[in-house]
Amino acid sequence: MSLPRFDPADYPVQLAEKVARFAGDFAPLGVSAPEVFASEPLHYRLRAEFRMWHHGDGLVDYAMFAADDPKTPVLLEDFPAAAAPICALMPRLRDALRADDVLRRKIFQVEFLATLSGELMVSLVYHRALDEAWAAAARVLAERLGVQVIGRSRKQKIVLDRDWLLEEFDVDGRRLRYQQIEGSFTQPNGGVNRQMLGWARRQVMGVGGDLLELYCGNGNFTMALAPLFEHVLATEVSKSSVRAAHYNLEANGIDNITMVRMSSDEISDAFAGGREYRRMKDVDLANYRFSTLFVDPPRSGLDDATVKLARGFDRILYISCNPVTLRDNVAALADTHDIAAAAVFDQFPYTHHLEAGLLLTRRTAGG
Ligand SMILES: C[S@@+](CC[C@H](N)C(=O)[O-])C[C@H]1O[C@@H](n2cnc3c(N)ncnc32)[C@H](O)[C@@H]1O
Repeated sequence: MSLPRFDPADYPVQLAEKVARFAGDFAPLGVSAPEVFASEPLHYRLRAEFRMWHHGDGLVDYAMFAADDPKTPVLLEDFPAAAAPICALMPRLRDALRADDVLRRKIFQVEFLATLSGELMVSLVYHRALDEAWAAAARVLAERLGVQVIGRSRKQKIVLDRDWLLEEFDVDGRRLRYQQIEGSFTQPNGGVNRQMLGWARRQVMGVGGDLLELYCGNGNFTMALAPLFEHVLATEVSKSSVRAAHYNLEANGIDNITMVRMSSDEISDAFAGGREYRRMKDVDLANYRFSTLFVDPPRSGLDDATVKLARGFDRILYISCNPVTLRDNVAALADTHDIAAAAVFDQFPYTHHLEAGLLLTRRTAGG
């Protein structure tokens, strides 16, 4: 398998093939025609990372590796999948690295993070300890490029100014704000993410009651969905994401969300009346009137305990980046829940990956 080719002329056919595969896989579970949300065909990725390839004589280049040939670098002049500000920054950063021994020495990888709001961050990853000389050179670089610069090496992270960006965009006429912390999960395709948020809101419009959300990350969906519910209990395992989510509650002026750092199996255990969790000491589950469960798990999907938890909800809104685990989880719920709506979101054009959304509703007696 070689690296993907980014030719917008190929895009509609590639997307149609992926959608057809998804529709075929989910037809036995009752999906006929999912709603399809396409990506921009170029410049859609807000995150990109590259190896830095050293040729000697001070020459470094961006490199990627094909999955079937992980030893041969493919040197890149540009990367048209990346957001336009990343594309504009790439040659300027490479030239700056070529021109500066301190910044270039033992640099191993470069990671870019951009936002729709126009902020940019670059993480420079090294195979050596970073010292004051590096920090001084990196400060000059950050000033010159007008971006946040982070230095990382083994057990070391140097933050010159801040290690987060502020994303801002509108969904359904409301301005949403998100702190995005370096190294934490953020949705890669900003345009498609906005479409996912709009679709998710439409599925629960007018439902009311309370929402339980698992795998909430920095609150990407939480901030968009919260005004549609009375109370939201949102959970996530990553410390930095929970920190960002707390920041985002304030930044969005939302006061009906309770955030708890819990893994999915811990929250499933708490719902099942298992052990007492100190992190839940301010949360009385009996006070909630949950109408809806929202989940957006990693590729591994829902574990058995979480599927069991899900079974207790009338409405399950499931966003998935892996149709294989999605299908397994939905099949496991098929005796109690039907698929009421389906959508695919092409977060990853020119790859076989596809993000999907399903609304599952509990089958009524005799239904
Ligand atoms: C696909 S991301 C979705 C995040 C968020 N919904 C968003 O849209 O940005 C999955 C999230 O699940 C979290 N996660 C992974 N394993 C988990 C677990 N066992 N329990 C709870 N959260 C977990 C990750 O830290 C990550 O933030």
